[in-house]
Amino acid sequence: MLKVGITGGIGSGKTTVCMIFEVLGTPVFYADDAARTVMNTDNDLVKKLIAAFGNETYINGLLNRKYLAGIVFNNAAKLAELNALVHPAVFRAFDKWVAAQTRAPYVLKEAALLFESDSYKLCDTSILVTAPAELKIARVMARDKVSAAEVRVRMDKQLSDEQKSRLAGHLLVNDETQLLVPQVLSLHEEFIRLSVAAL
Ligand SMILES: CC(C)(COP(=O)(O)OP(=O)(O)OC[C@H]1O[C@@H](n2cnc3c(N)ncnc32)[C@H](O)[C@@H]1O)[C@@H](O)C(=O)NCCC(=O)NCCS
Ligand SMILES: Nc1ncnc2c1ncn2[C@@H]1O[C@H](COP(=O)(O)OP(=O)(O)OP(=O)(O)O)[C@@H](O)[C@H]1O
Repeated sequence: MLKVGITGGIGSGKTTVCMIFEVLGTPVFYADDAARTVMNTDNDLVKKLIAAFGNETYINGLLNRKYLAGIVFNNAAKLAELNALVHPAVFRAFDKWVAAQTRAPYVLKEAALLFESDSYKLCDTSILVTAPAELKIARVMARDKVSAAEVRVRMDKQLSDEQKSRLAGHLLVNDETQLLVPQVLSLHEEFIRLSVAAL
């Protein structure tokens, strides 16, 4: 089973691109969603998060996202501590998910931190979705109703497109000057070719 990582900075359009791959029948694992799930259901992880960040981390048994974001996106050490707790649980969830994907020629792992968390090393190749920083900021401001400063705080916690492009196997330009579908179709064909060659 060919495993393809897909990443890009906040607002680059990873989720949008993955929706096109899903129309083509490709199973997609969304790491952000998996992180949300394990942080609300993995009891061992819940205990560790409360021990690390305090009882306010959960309200009525649900993750207090705003509270946790306020801590970790303003403190590198706290962000590293959160990642060290959450990422292994997301890796385990991905392994379990992949084992259940028996029919697809390849699968996608959508992860904002594919390179930062080193999980690209567990994939056969990767796609980096790129867009100019200002466009990414404008997109997230419109989508999440947040300020440019709030987007930049998160953007600054991620590797730059330039750093990621050195590690990525494929680039997908999502700057609204190039159509997405032709780029996705070309990658889709490439991954099917790679998976058939591996038979
Ligand atoms: C801190 C949390 C609770 C804030 O939740 P919130 O709903 O405000 O943001 P959300 O999860 O939707 O993230 C929005 C964007 O922030 C960025 N982001 C999220 N986590 C991180 C991180 N650990 N480091 C850098 N950027 C991050 C991503 O671009 C993400 O798409 C949440 O981001 C979280 O649990 N992060 C740790 C888990 C993680 O690393 N998730 C990414 C898996 S690849
Ligand atoms: N090519 C495009 N044209 C117009 N809008 C776009 C395009 N690509 C993405 N968007 C919009 O920009 C916003 C961010 O896109 P998306 O959510 O796919 O990015 P993301 O990389 O998954 O972001 P995050 O890291 O925050 O999850 C969304 O509202 C999406 O609809």
